[in-house]
Amino acid sequence: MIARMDLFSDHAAATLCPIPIEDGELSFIQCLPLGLPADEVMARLLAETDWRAEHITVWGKRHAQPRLTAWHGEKAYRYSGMTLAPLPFTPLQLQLKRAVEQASGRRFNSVLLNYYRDERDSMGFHSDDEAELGPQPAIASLSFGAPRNFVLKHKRRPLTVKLALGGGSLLLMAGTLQQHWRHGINKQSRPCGPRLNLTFRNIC
Ligand SMILES: O=C(O)CCC(=O)C(=O)O
Ligand SMILES: [Fe+2]
Repeated sequence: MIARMDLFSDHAAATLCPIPIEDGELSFIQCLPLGLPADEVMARLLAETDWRAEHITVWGKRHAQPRLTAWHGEKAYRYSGMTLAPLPFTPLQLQLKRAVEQASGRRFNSVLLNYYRDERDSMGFHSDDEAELGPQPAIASLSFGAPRNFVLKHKRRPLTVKLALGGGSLLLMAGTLQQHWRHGINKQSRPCGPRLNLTFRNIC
């Protein structure tokens, strides 16, 4: 009986709740069941990942990205003038991918890992709208560690949405969201610890 109740509550916890937003789809789970504690996942991802300081070219100038990254999965990924060759999924990434696929009902073949070392690391505003993601991509964003504000800005209207993404949370972006909105993570003045974010994607 207890086992059945546990199963039921796990299922309830794994239901994505829609976040009302114009011109796109967003849904969220505060704490995605992963089969192991989120802080253990974070420690293993930090230790097991070959973190890279990638450079990007903006208006012809090379800049180091203000965070560390890694790209795993089945396909190469091209963005901001660079091509990321994939490393194979690790067993832990496959376990996380299964949990994310079960909760979202979507399939993914790639993951971009971002490591924000402290409050000075950030991600500039962008849309994940590369052609190889398809016309209305589903992108599943799994966070670990220090909560950071994920900010969405509408491309044509004065609309801003701010979500605090805490450790263990899953945010699904879908529908026309990438067409109409940009998103990013600002640097912040308040000191904070490290954060990891994994965006699961399907590269066509
Ligand atoms: O760190 C985040 O929450 C955002 C990551 C993101 O937007 C991306 O990987 O494209
Ligand atoms: Fe993104």
